[in-house]
Amino acid sequence: MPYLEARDLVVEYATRHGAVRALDEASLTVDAGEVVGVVGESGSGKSTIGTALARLLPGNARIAGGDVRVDGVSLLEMGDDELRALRRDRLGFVFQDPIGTLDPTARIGRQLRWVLGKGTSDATLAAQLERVRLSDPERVLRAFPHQLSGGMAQRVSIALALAREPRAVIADEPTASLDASVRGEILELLVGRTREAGAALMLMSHDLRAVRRWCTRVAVVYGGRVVETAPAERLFAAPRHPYTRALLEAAPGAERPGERLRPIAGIPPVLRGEFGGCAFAARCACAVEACTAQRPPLARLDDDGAAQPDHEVLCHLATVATPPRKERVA
Ligand SMILES: Nc1ncnc2c1ncn2[C@@H]1O[C@H](COP(=O)(O)OP(=O)(O)OP(=O)(O)O)[C@@H](O)[C@H]1O
Repeated sequence: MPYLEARDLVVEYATRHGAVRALDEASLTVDAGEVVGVVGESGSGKSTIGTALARLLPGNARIAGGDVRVDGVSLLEMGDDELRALRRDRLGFVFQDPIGTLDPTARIGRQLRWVLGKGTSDATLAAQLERVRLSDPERVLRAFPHQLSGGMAQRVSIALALAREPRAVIADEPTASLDASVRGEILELLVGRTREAGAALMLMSHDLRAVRRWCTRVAVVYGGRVVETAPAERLFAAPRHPYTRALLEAAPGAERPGERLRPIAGIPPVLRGEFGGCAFAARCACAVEACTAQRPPLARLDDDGAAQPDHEVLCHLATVATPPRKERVA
């Protein structure tokens, strides 16, 4: 049984311009011990999946269908106390902006005591900071968040997220706001600490290189649906969804000498309600008639006859090894 699960999840945000359907039957699982990367362009629904998995959606959001489960139990049936206990004891969170996430009015030591209990000794608090490789833990315990660099504050956030030994950590772009020079070590620390703690990690990221390096499995999100999932090595070596292929071709580092990156032509959709076809059809160089008319079925792939039950693709052309490309859509 997966530890985290979104099943056919539909989430809509109420806005001044009507409803925005951020998730449109999205399904995703994270098993114990896995590091699952969630990738996709801005607005595809990555953050919404992460927040829905802890029922931390903002007030204008509503779950309009499907289910979210932690350790097999539906969060939709939980009362407020049970939900709070679940978030406190079994889930950890790391967000993009560490200084904004920390309480600006409280010293770090006090914030750690909110998580670990009032009676926690200074030595225990300092040990938590040593585990995230903060070199002068006593000084950091006395500091306010604004006195820390972004990298130090994110180390504190990681310490806070892991302090109660959660079973799963949800990290939404944990390095995006940090100086490029510290991104690598912060990600290494996050993955290392979650592994040491035996927790699962769900990592929402735009950084495909980092996802390739650290994740065991990858889920690709487009238009509020998870359109492809596979073990990381396989997804990068043999992507099957035309969107995944386009995303990999557009990623820095994918270009060959003398060649430019191939940006994905067109813009991602903003869904307003139920959508009958494949959300990528309008931008897809391989689209056929069925793509605009019917929702694609979920295909589990065969590779040279050998079943690949862990490689799933939501595409009408999933079983065509290399669908012919048409002219690129502008
Ligand atoms: N609080 C909100 N109110 C209204 N619409 C929202 C809200 N949060 C997200 N959305 C919309 O829902 C859709 C999915 O957004 P989401 O933030 O989940 O995507 P994302 O893939 O995480 O994007 P990014 O990579 O930019 O963080 C987008 O169309 C976005 O504009």
